Amino acid sequence: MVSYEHAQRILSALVTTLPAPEVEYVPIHQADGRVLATALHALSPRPEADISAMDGYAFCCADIVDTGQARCTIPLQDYVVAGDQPAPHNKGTAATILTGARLPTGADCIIARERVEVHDGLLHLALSDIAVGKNIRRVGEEFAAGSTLLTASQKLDWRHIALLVSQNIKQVPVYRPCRVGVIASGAEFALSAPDSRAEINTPLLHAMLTRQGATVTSRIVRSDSREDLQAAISELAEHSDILVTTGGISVGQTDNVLPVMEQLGAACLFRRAKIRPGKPFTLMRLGPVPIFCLPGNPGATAMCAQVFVLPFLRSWMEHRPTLALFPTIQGRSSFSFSALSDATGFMPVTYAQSGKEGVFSLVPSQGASDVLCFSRADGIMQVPPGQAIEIGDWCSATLFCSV
Ligand SMILES: Nc1nc2c(c(=O)[nH]1)N[C@H]1C(S)=C(S)[C@@H](COP(=O)(O)OP(=O)(O)OC[C@H]3O[C@@H](n4cnc5c(N)ncnc54)[C@H](O)[C@@H]3O)O[C@H]1N2
Ligand code: MOO
Repeated sequence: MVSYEHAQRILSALVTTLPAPEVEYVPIHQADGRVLATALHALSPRPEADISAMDGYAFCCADIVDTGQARCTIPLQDYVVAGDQPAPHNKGTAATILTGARLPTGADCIIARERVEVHDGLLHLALSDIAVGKNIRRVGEEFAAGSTLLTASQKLDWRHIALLVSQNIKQVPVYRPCRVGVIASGAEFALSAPDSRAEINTPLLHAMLTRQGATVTSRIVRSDSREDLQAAISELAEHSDILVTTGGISVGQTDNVLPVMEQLGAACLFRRAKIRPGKPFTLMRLGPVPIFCLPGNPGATAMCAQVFVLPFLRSWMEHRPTLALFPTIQGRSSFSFSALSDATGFMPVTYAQSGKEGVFSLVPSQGASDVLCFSRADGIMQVPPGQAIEIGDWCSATLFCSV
């Protein structure tokens, strides 16, 4: 039986032994949620030229003759819109220019339309409004050609897609998704069972793991037959990078996962963890395939998947050298709680802002077989063995939205 930290170390070491995910190219509009396999650099500066930031009039400050008057006039000549390749600035004149248009070479100031008057083809403006560089987005001021846009292992979303599209990048190199095989076992899921039950864990894991970017194949072994379980494990292990089983890992007469794994020649990396819920969680390896043997109670399945499977999956999918834990958030506890002396406690909690501080609260019904609690929770609070939390204490939790 291993501590939570020891289990993490074993998983961290295990992830380094796995082959790197293969690289494939996908069109940019299919890149949301995929993990970038190489760094990408800017092909051109942004803005790509000096660009107008306003609808207005472009001219060259040096063309304006100071007559000692507060206002001056310039004849209007050209007209430039975004998408034009304008002719060079015509000395002594101003060009009407729209936002986003390329600045004519030689012009160095743009004055906003609402700050001037135009009569009979002449622009009337205040001398005090004139300044070199005004209302111009200079070439490369956002980033220069060759700048690093994104680094490898970045999980892509709309923010990164916008950046890449701005560079006309149409295809991106990404890691292939992790293939996860999920097997739930139990006689109670057969419709023909005298006391048939809903099978919760495969839909739960399917939703959780696909959201993380994996492709999931599920099997439900609707009996406690060792042969059926062995067939399902052998079949999925062939086509999966990671296997997750649920149920049948405790010490009941029909808890077949461990004997079947041993029969198949799987190595046991640890048997049971000092955590609540989820104590029976066992880690195995069949050839190159890590197998997470999760307890069947749906609450324990969900907790172990959040705490162990997701960080492991993330490490593999983002090709990181250690277990990639999710960020935690600090807040005050609105309840008291004592973890067992020999087990790390994990609790679903809500998180709400109260003034300048975040506050964690308990959700109803915290049992290992319970699922209501997760539907009410915002994240998972972790409490080290033997630690007592009092009302008002600072605590930390991982929010589901950051996972
Ligand atoms: N004598 C002992 N009994 C138990 C121990 C122990 O240490 N000694 N550990 C308990 C703990 S902790 C847990 S957690 C459970 C886990 O047992 P299993 O992994 O063997 O799970 P099962 O017995 O197959 O099922 C337990 C429970 O969960 C329900 N279940 C299972 N799979 C699903 C599913 N896919 N969808 C919905 N519900 C599921 C199942 O119907 C049972 O009610 O063992 C304790 N016992
Ligand atoms: O550890 Mo079990 O998951 O508490 O009921």
